[in-house]
Amino acid sequence: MLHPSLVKSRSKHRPWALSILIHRLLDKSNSATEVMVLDHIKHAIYSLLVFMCFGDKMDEARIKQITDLKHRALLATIQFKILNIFPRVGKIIFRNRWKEPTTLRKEIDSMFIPLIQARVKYVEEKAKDGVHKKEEQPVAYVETLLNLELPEEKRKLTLMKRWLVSAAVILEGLRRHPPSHFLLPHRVGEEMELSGYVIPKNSIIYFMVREMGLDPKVWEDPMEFKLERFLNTDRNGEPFDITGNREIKMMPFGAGRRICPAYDFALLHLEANFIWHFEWKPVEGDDVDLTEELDFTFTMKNPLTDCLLYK
Ligand code: HEM
Repeated sequence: MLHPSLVKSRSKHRPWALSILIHRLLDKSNSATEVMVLDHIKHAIYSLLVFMCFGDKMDEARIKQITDLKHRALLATIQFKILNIFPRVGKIIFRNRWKEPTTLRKEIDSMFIPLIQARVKYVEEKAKDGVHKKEEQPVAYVETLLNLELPEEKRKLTLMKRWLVSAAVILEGLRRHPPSHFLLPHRVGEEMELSGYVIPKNSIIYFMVREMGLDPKVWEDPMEFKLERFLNTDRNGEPFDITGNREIKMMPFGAGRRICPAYDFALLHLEANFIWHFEWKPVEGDDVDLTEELDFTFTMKNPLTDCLLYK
């Protein structure tokens, strides 16, 4: 609940209302009701994301369950790092620790798969009856994934494959044409040796993001646009790890503790905008030119404006 003084202030549009609130939160001797601003913001963001993904407004308890689960999953990517060391042997040595990510994975599946299935049912019923008994809902992100078709096999995807293709398109684009060819400059904290070279303390390092994505020692036919690179899961059944926690093959968002804090949001946004809203078709007689040009980031020299059809 918001404190009455804040509600009053907000209704009069007084901009200093938030600073008063923060002041009160910090001043423990003050008797004002404490408001956990972060919790409210987190709840609002998750409500929005869940609505975008599944098209349905969910009650507060369900949103909280999803928030908690996602939070645990995010923390787990750090906690379970040790399991990436010699995974085959590690599966035997850390047998008990392996149970945790497996259980978490099951919890995630049992949370999200029913939501996906509910959406499938909603879409099917709507197609059959014209309108649905439930309140009309906007197109959800899940639907755009369900509608994808493997071009060569001419078949719709299974739940797992649908999700992978949409990830694969974006990842291959980021490998071939990362918006930033370098990370932000990083300073070396301690003198160190790397591949026989001494890197003095305080050196400024530039990571060559573009070259990493095109390295023929790492990528077969690096100049080719191939979704297959990202369609398969690794030997642990995991999809490609863009954070570089398990292995660094490319780093369009950086890696480690200075990784782009919005990488997850950016990927979701890219998928939603590119796959959800637009149908990509080349215009007859107009060759798609992939030449890059430096703007704020690297962009297409000749943008695709004419090739876009709004869905
Ligand atoms: C495709 C989209 C994006 C790409 C490829 C990208 C890539 C990057 C890269 C390469 C870095 C530097 C990492 C490093 O030097 O180690 C970075 C940092 C950062 N990005 Fe992004 N980014 C994207 C979208 C966004 C968005 C949408 C936001 C904000 C909403 C954002 C916020 C930031 C911030 C605040 C940092 C600085 C982090 C720090 O210095 O600790 N990025 N991003």
